[in-house]
Amino acid sequence: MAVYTHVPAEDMDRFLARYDVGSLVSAKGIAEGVENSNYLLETTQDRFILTLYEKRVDEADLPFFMDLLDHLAERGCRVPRFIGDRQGRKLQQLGGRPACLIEFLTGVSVTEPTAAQSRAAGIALGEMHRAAADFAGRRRNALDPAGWHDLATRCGADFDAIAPGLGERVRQELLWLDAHWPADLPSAVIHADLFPDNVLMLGDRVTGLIDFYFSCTDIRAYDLAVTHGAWCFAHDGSAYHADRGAALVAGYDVAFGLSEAEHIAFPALCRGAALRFLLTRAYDWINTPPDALVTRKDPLAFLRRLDFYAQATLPELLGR
Ligand SMILES: Nc1ncnc2c1ncn2[C@@H]1O[C@H](COP(=O)(O)OP(=O)(O)O)[C@@H](O)[C@H]1O
Ligand SMILES: N[C@@H](CCOP(=O)(O)O)C(=O)O
Repeated sequence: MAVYTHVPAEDMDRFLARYDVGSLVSAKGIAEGVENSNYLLETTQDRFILTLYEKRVDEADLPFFMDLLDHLAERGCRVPRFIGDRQGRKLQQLGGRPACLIEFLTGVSVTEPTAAQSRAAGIALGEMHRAAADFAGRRRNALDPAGWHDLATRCGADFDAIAPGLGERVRQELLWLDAHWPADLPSAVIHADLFPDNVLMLGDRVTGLIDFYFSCTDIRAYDLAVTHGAWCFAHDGSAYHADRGAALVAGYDVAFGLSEAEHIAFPALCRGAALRFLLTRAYDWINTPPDALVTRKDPLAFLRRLDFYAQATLPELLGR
């Protein structure tokens, strides 16, 4: 579920009246997603997404996301722009929360990607990196190696309630990553969460990249590593699909490509990406009450990915 803040129809009507987008025909809460409240609005003119920002998105970061999406859309990427009201204001207040009206993109997210869909995702990621190359905005990644240490400390003894020995495994992995995390790779604005549920598709065609709320400035090839972990495994992390890995990287190579140094660092980047999602999921697992309306995501699905990456060869990961 992802409607934390309920907005009465009258308030939505008043909200939409500030814009030149027609009047409200229907409003439906969107179940998918975990961070914000999202509604699909239909007006007499078009469809829109209404997002109310809950605790995890900092209002101060919204101008960065707005500028980034404008920049990418101007360069031909299929990303949803924020819509301005008649005064040009994109950020509003609704239901006591910061709120934005956002372009609706068609498509659906796949749950078990094929190799062809993984290739399309790799191309879309490479095109996004190409388009972002001259974007001047910057945003620090709070979930960088220092952030992983901080999260691990906050999970503390509770790791072992998720799985016996998990705390020690995390500590060992942090030590390994501290020693092997690449220092000199090119940094750029990255999506940082390009899971299949953040890619809209029709068949094998990407129709939209959404949910840029983790986007930040960090190692560019790390974005491909995050995407690799998200697209190339069985959902629970129990099996690696080498065909998807090869297709994803081949797609990325078509649109952008990895340097020799990025190739060499790729296994470490994949380990870091797997640990990052293990840690945020473990933190949420520990801190979300079992009766909360949001479904907790399984941290162990990323422990299995981590175990795979810790012993995988470079050709297995890249398909060559
Ligand atoms: N611009 C958009 N166009 C079409 N559907 C969207 C758009 N933005 C969000 N959605 C839908 O809303 C769902 C939740 O959005 P998302 O940004 O992933 O939420 P959260 O940030 O809460 O995780 C998506 O899975 C998708 O179905
Ligand atoms: N992709 C992350 C969770 C973030 O959720 P999103 O709905 O904002 O993409 C994970 O799978 O752990």
